[in-house]
Amino acid sequence: MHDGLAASMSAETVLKVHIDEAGYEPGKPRIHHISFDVVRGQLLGLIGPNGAGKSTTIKALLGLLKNCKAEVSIAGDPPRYAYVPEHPVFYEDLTLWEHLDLAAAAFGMGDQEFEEQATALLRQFDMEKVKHDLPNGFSKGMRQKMMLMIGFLAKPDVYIVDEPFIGLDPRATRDFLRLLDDERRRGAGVLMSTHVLDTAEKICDSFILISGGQIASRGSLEHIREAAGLPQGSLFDCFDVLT
Ligand SMILES: Nc1ncnc2c1ncn2[C@@H]1O[C@H](COP(=O)(O)OP(=O)(O)OP(=O)(O)O)[C@@H](O)[C@H]1O
Repeated sequence: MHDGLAASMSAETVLKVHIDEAGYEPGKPRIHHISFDVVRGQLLGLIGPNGAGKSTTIKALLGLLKNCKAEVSIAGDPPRYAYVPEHPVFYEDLTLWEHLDLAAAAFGMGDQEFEEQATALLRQFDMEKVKHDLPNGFSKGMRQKMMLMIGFLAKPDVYIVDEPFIGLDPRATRDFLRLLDDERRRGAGVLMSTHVLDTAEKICDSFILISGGQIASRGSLEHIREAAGLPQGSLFDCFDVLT
């Protein structure tokens, strides 16, 4: 993480990103000039076709790419964010409960706070029965739920969520969106990359539309509709026109 932008952050801004360029090999940038802010309570949708540069944007802002010219600021002292990856990452030898415990230790949570929060999350995600099981035996959706629980445990100022919906059943999607709403009301900001445009249209308050590694359009649904020349268009229709 870089903090060169910190001085220009308002109290309401929880994430400030300015990427000049980023890629996987020297001299071959895959994304260019991608800048945006996320403010408290906001859910910013990062959308775009396959290969547009959404995951690269997320990797760049997380500081995971070597070939990257970017400045990123995250609110908080120390800055605290939760990153929920698109593909679940886990330790084969640790149970679900042990994963949560490990994350809590990394966040510096006390034992009682951890027990309370972890127990509530297991209930909310309907995962109490498998809390002492190894994730190897979990379904895709259960693994995704484990990643989301680890993210929610931190109660950070910023959530960075890469395609959360694939694999979640309708009830898990509803439970996830409810928790996300609670967190936004608490003052957290969310950057969420997704292909599930009908859901994104309902829940995001603004959008960054990436195409060919650059921002093709940005703003509220009204702005995106205006840019696409489709005053009543769905996000899907606008996406089609603008990409
Ligand atoms: N590990 C990698 N090494 C080299 N090039 C990569 C790598 N990952 C992605 N790319 C390239 O970077 C560009 C942007 O890919 P990226 O994964 O950011 O797209 P995306 O918008 O997240 O796509 P999707 O919706 O398919 O997940 C593509 O041209 C892709 O081929």
